[in-house]
Amino acid sequence: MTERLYLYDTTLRDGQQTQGVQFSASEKVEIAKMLDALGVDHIEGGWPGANPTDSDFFAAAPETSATMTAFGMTKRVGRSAENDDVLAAVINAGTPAVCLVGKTHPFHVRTALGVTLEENLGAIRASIEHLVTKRREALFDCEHFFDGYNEDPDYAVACAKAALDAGARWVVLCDTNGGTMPARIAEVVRAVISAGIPGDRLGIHTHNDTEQAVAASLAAIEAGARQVQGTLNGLGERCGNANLMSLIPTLLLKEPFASRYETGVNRENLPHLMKVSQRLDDILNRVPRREAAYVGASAFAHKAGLHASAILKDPTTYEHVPPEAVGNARIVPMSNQAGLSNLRKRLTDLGLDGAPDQLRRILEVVKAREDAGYAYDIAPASFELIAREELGLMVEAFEVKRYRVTVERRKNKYDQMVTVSEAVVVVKVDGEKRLSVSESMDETGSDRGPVNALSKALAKDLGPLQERIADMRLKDFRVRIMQGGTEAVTRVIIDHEDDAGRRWSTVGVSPNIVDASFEALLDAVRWKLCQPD
Ligand SMILES: CC(=O)SCCNC(=O)CCNC(=O)[C@H](O)C(C)(C)COP(=O)(O)OP(=O)(O)OC[C@H]1O[C@@H](n2cnc3c(N)ncnc32)[C@H](O)[C@@H]1OP(=O)(O)O
Ligand SMILES: CC(=O)C(=O)O
Repeated sequence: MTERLYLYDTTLRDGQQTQGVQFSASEKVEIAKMLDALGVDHIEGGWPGANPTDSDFFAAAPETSATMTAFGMTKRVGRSAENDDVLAAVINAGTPAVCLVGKTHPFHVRTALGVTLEENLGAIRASIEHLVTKRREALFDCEHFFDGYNEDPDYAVACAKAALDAGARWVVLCDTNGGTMPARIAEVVRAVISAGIPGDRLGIHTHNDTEQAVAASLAAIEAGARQVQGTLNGLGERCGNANLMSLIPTLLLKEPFASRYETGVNRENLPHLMKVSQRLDDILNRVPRREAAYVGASAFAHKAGLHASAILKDPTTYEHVPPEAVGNARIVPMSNQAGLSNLRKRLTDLGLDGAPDQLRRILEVVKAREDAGYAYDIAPASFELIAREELGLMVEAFEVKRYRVTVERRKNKYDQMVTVSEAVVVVKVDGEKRLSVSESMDETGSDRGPVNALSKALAKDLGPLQERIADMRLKDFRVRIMQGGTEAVTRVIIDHEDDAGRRWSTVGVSPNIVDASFEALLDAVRWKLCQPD
């Protein structure tokens, strides 16, 4: 017999409190739809009235199966709930549910609000009653509950009970500062339930300031809370909130949760998880975190030779869940940690094979080049080119004769000082030399730098090959200095994508950053030309 556990997403509210994150109203709509398709129970869309974006979002909020929820704060002391303009704006958004945050820590009541403990209790009661009168599902976020409980357990519980008695459907215990240990979270949740707030009315909202938000949420669930709040990719104020991308698969795939609880997200939806996580990063223009649990590109990457060897015999030797369960895939990358098992698996995946001496040679080349600074585990396209070369499968369709890049500071036609990077690349294709020149201006007239200029020049005119590389787009560019001082070597990793949905990474290494970049760019073009149309 399973029990229902409710998932409450606050990506569009607490997630928007992440430094550097500012969703547009249309991005919020897209994210809300994504969350709805995933199967969360509540979507907290933002704080209507607090800023134009949130107000615009609620004015055009999408139809969702999930309960759309507006967020706000309890009424201010000294005015009635009916006459509080901030509360009115929240209610006027017209959502079926409203979540109000209120103080439950005496220190905050005195210091932040400057009111008495009784006045705060009255404000909580009146605000929730007002929501109920307006026929809204009422949720109460008990801000700083765990710290408040440490100072004065009776008062913290009294605040939660005031909301419950006033008609709140959910009373959510918040570890607002994110500093409470999971064992303490469980202890307090149990105490709150013993004090008369049933677990099926209790939610948990944790922050990740000690990197334990997910663990703390799971501890609260084990202790009896039946609603869990979190965000996509763990966005949120400061270090973030509990990461739903880790919480959801853990709840569905791990004991004791999997057999005890049922959530709105089912196992059929779970394989969409990685795409949801990546889409959010795309919207934020962030590079996905490779090492993210379950949904990171490295979550099922088996780099070490011993691991790869066993994985090929039985994947469960080094995998805690099957990667497909969350929409991820197993990778056996090549690197200086690899043995023949890694290599054979990589080649098989690429549809390649070779004689034993060729395989040994590929391993030697990879290890020697990694020693010089290359990193093939994160640049698999460059590895593929090495393999093809050693297997005699590489046909070089063009040759780079020379290239040059200049960076100039000069006045533009509006008499403003601007930086202009210009690149010249000369290639030989089918016996004919072709010279391409490119500047690195984007559509706004800003300089995108010498690597951008080089990339454009290299991909500008490859004669008869041009059509095959026309849909290549440079997506990301990462530079790492490998050693300090005069011995410094630069490693550049470049990611590209194309219209077929392929995304590939290449590497270049040199004491000169431009050379390292050019090598990675060149590999990207060579790899693209190896792909079927
Ligand atoms: C723990 C959390 O993450 S809760 C969510 C926090 N999110 C946000 O703050 C983002 C949205 N906030 C905003 O846009 C603005 O802060 C607004 C529009 C809500 C309020 O703006 P302002 O009126 O300019 O107030 P300001 O932000 O300076 O201060 C907040 C006020 O609310 C009061 N307040 C804080 N919490 C509560 C509460 N639970 N109940 C009633 N009043 C509260 C503060 O005491 C302060 O009042 P004061 O100005 O009299 O000192
Ligand atoms: C409400 C909320 O976001 C918090 O207390 O952390």
